[in-house]
This record gives sequence, C-alpha cells and structure tokens, in this order.
Amino acid sequence: MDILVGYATAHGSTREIAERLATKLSETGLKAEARSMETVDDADAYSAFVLGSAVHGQAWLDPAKDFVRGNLDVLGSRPVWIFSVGMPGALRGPWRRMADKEIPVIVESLPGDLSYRDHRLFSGVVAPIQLPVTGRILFRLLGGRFGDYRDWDAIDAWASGIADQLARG
Ligand SMILES: Cc1cc2nc3c(=O)[nH]c(=O)nc-3n(C[C@H](O)[C@H](O)[C@H](O)COP(=O)(O)O)c2cc1C
Repeated sequence: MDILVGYATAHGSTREIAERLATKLSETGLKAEARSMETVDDADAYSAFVLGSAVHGQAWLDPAKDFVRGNLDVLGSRPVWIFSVGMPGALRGPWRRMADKEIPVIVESLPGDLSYRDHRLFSGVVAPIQLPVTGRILFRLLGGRFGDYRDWDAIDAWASGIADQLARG
C-alpha cells in the first residue's frame, strides 16, 4: 500500500511533521512518502492519504486546498486522515481556549465535502521571523510565547493509530 503524507508549509514545521509521520508509518512495514502536495501529479497512484497543512488565518494554505479541490474524486474513494499545524500550544488563557475551537473553523474552509477518518490539530513552531513587527507585538500582548511546540510523542502515536487502522483494512 502506497501512502501519501502530503503537506503544505510556509516555514517548514509542517514538512517535518509529515516526514516524521511517513517515517513512523514506514517503520510498521507500510510504504509511505512525505511530499509537498504541490508536487504530486498523480494522486491516483496512492492507496491512502495523510494530508496536512500549516494554518494561516484559521484555514489551510492554498496549495493544500488546491490539492483537495483537484482530487476530491480520488480522496473520496480512499482512506484519508488530515492534520493541521497551528499554534494552540503557544497561546495562554482565553486565546488558548479559542484555539481549541479552531478545528471546525479549519474544516469549514476545506473545499468540497472531504470525508476523512480523523483530523488532528498539532502545535507547530512560532518564531518572531514569521510575523511582521505588528504581528509580533500583538502575539506577545495576547500572552503568546514563541517556540517549538511540536509534541513528537502525540505525532508518533497518531501515526501508530493510522497504521493499525490500515492493517485492519
Ligand atoms: C501569518 C501567519 C498566520 C497564522 N495564523 C494561524 C492561525 O490562524 N491559527 C493557528 O493556530 N496558527 C496560526 N499560525 C501559526 C502557524 O500555523 C504555525 O506557526 C505553524 O507551525 C506553521 O507551520 P509551518 O512552519 O509549516 O509553516 C500563523 C502563522 C503565521 C506566520
């Protein structure tokens, strides 16, 4: 079984999560490859999909939305898992609670009626260089803390769960 771990990234943390997922899936004996969704010409070649995007403005990046829009037929006939990479881990108090409610908003922004088995929102990396000066000030005023918030144990556990489900058929 060929699994595409497709990603869209602005600053690289989503790519690294996708690579980790592909490595973990491969360690269970499955054939999985992490690739930027922009570079996938033939989605039909894959038998399962794990698709993830960085979140900007509570939505997936355009290349990820374009991939879903362009391959709705194929995706509708194969097992699909999706993940989003945002910054809930970097926020505090009420902003953190708002971020916890981000999943349905992200899903709302996805094209078509994509069906998937699970959707995870992982925390990524938030660095000053990613934001304009005003954004940096606002982020700090809202109690945000810059850092790498990726929870590799949670990412590995999610990959194991996907492998188990694929093994069960
Ligand atoms: C311009 C911009 C907008 C962002 N908007 C959101 C957002 O709406 N929700 C969220 O959870 N994270 C948001 N983030 C945080 C990113 O999703 C987070 O930094 C993620 O790790 C980026 O992934 P990447 O390194 O693959 O680009 C935003 C980051 C930037 C730079």
